[in-house]
Amino acid sequence: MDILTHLEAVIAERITAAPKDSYVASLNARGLPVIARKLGEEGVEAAIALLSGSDEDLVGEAADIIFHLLVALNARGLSLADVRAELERREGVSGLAEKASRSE
Ligand SMILES: N=c1c2ncn([C@@H]3O[C@H](COP(=O)(O)OP(=O)(O)OP(=O)(O)O)[C@@H](O)[C@H]3O)c2ncn1[C@@H]1O[C@H](COP(=O)(O)O)[C@@H](O)[C@H]1O
Repeated sequence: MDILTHLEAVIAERITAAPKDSYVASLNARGLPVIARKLGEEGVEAAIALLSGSDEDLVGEAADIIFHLLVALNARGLSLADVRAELERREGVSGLAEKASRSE
């Protein structure tokens, strides 16, 4: 099992823990607005690391984004499988061609 699939399963399991014992459970207890805020903050921190942080900083922020994204997907009843299916649907379609098709 790859680490993303494993982490997704851990997140699904930790949601049932007591918020005082689990960061995942505490995020869920605080609700979608807090999960959304954390996701946004991690995105901004990753952008800052990209521009002015070390490689280690950027990798750390990327991990934070992925973790919080998995928490967000779970909170909406979605999964990595849904994201994988969307990426597979897009495979081989140039971003430039896709953009041009939207402006026609
Ligand atoms: N991968 C992660 C992971 N990445 C980041 N984080 C936490 O995400 C938080 C984000 O950092 P911040 O500094 O922005 O947060 P903060 O200001 O301390 O917290 P807030 O009060 O603002 O939410 C930190 O507390 C990190 O420890 C994670 N917490 C948990 N996991 C995984 O989730 C599993 C379950 O964790 P628990 O639910 O805590 O048992 C763990 O075993 C890990 O595998």
